[in-house]
Amino acid sequence: MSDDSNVQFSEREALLFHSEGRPGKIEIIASKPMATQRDLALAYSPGVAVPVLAIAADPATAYDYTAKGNLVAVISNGTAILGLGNLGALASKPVMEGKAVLFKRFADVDAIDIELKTEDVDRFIDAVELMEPSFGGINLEDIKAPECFIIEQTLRERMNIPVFHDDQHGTAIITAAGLINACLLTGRHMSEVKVVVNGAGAAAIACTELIKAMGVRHDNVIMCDRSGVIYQGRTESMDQWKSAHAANTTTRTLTEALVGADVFLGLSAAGALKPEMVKDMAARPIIFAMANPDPEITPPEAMAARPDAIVATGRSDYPNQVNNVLGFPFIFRGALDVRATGINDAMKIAAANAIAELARERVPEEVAAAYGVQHSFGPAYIIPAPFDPRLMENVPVAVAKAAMDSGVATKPILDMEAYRQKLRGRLNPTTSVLTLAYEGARAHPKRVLFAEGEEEVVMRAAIAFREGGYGTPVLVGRDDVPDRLKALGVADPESYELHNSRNSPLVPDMVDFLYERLQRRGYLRRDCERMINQDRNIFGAVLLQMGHADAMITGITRTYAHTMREVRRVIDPEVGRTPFGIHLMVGQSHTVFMADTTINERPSAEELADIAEGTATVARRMGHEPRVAFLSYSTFGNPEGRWLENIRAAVGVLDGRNVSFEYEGDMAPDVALNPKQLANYPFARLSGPANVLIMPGLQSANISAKLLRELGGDAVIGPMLVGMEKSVQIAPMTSTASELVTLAVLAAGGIAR
Ligand SMILES: NC(=O)C1=CN([C@@H]2O[C@H](COP(=O)(O)OP(=O)(O)OC[C@H]3O[C@@H](n4cnc5c(N)ncnc54)[C@H](OP(=O)(O)O)[C@@H]3O)[C@@H](O)[C@H]2O)C=CC1
Ligand SMILES: CC(=O)C(=O)O
Ligand SMILES: [Mg+2]
Repeated sequence: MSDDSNVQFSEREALLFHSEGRPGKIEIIASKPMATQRDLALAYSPGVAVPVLAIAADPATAYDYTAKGNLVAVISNGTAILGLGNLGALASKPVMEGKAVLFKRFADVDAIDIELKTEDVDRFIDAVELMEPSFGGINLEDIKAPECFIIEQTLRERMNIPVFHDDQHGTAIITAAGLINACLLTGRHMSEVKVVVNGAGAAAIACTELIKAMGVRHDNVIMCDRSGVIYQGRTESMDQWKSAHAANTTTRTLTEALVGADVFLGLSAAGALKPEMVKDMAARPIIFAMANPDPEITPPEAMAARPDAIVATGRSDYPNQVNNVLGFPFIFRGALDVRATGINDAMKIAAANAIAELARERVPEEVAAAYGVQHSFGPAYIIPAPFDPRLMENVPVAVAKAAMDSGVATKPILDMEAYRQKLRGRLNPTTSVLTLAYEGARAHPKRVLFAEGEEEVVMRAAIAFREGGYGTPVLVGRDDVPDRLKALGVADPESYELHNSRNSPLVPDMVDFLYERLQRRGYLRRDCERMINQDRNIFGAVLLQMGHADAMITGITRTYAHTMREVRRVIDPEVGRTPFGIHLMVGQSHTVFMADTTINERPSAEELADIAEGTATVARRMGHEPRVAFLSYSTFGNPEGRWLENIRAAVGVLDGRNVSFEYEGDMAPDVALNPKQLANYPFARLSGPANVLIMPGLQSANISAKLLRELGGDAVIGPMLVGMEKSVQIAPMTSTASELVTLAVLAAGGIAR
């Protein structure tokens, strides 16, 4: 966006993100096979009549026979879209779709957006109430105050499933968690803090109510709206909800109210808090500027005015993100899992405490590595990051327990430890690792060389890489690249580092380097000059070798094998390693690593063992305990065949190496992946389905990877090139800009090595 700090993406990129491929952010996928006539007959008429009758006889069975129990509606009328105001139901759709995907991404809750075109409270209430049979819960969103209070209250009374206006209570829960910790750090007690709340809408009123319930004194809170301080006796633009928080004060403006205040809670609009206003706040002020998408004050502005402040915003690109995304996925997860009839105060307080406690615990290794040292409990880390994998365990467990203790759980959980384990299994660690890899790249930015810098998709990737703050792109291309970057919306294209072999002053040294390397392999100096001048992969790889970049991305313009041949002229495998390629199949809850999908045509037993070890290392880096299967058409030698020797011998090689992961083979893919099939071989040394598949040869491996990429349901990442002395990645020719950015981030961060 176009604020003056921490720019992460352009408006064009935000629009492209939403329009590319299938427009929008969600699609619906069948959870049962729909391949045959028989499947259809079971899924629809006549088979579907059987669960219909079962549900008619016992409504509770709807949770067994339909998606209801894991389905949440995200409902808005668009009257308070983020901090953008009343832009109508249709314009709120991207936000509601976004919320739906966050439900899925963070807590495996299926969610669907529903936009209702009405500002009439009664019509809105009636419409939502009628939807009760469809959903396990209702998340109301971006509905302005005071209508939202009436809507939520009435629906809670009328409906028997959780109804939760997230801008009110989700925000209040996260704010409370942040405030608990900010008070701890500054040695304050809730009963003493003086708070100024800016905004008197859905979020502000709910936050104020919750912090008052937690001990902040009514007399210590001053609330402001567009007309200034809400004081006792004020008549202008008041309603019963504002009146309840009217202060006994002579102050009339936000500036006056802030004199001596300990805490500012902004839930109003961008830019509402000026630097001069925070100057008179108390020592070590706590400033939560939570308006979205742009806060009341940016952290750099606030810190410049008050270097002793603890500052939080609703945004992910600054420290301390106080955003309701930390709460709603996990709160609903817990509520759905005990089939709660509502989300009550006990559940909200349990969630706030669970989130606050998490920030005080030791930060997990992977989160710390990604963010750097400042991410231990302190002024720049009062609240956990939204993708902290522990949220998915701790918050639903706390919410479920509170629901059970307060008597609103209709399906209590008997074994909480088993529930915790199950929660862990619902999310794929790869997605956290990928997110962390991106954060890690931002914390430790590297120089990544894009060898095909004239290609539009590559330029778009380079722009995204730089604007995302993941590192410095180094482009190889002709002199017209800046003009073309400009055409893609870059304001300062000259600031991109560009190397053109036609006029680069580095060329003589590069030729020397290449000639030194290749002279005893039959190349003349003239050959080296020609390669440097004409071949961008060789030019790029020499730049990489000479230390002008930390990693290199190529592959868009030539086939993999051709590109690899060029790269290998300049870059060797790491001593003692076999280079190979890995494809990752990433599903909602699992990842399967497949290797070698790109290089070794008929690997020897030693090479297969090397590939297994290398892939197991990458799997571990990505959060998975490796279970390796050496794949074949045979299982433990049956049927016999000519090609089995290497595969069977590879198992023996690993036996001799004393490795620390599980491996087994030869086995067919269905035995490796399907627990029922695996159970036919009780002696097999795999404790569960394999997640690392070592392919017997390039034919089957490359075909399988490409089939999965073209036909598979899961996201496919890769190939990742592993085992080279420098970090080089050869992307598929069909890569999108975001796939290239992912490869660049993995290459720069050392995950793909
Ligand atoms: N970080 C987070 O997780 C969340 C952030 N928010 C943010 O909070 C803000 C409010 O959202 P919500 O409560 O749903 O919206 P509402 O429309 O219900 O409330 C908006 C409130 O802000 C007040 N306001 C607007 N501009 C100013 C201003 N310049 N100075 C003082 N008060 C102002 C309005 O005053 P008046 O009553 O006079 O019209 C109103 O009381 C939004 O920016 C939203 O993005 C909301 C939810 C979660
Ligand atoms: C985050 C959110 O819900 C809002 O800004 O409205
Ligand atoms: Mg909202």
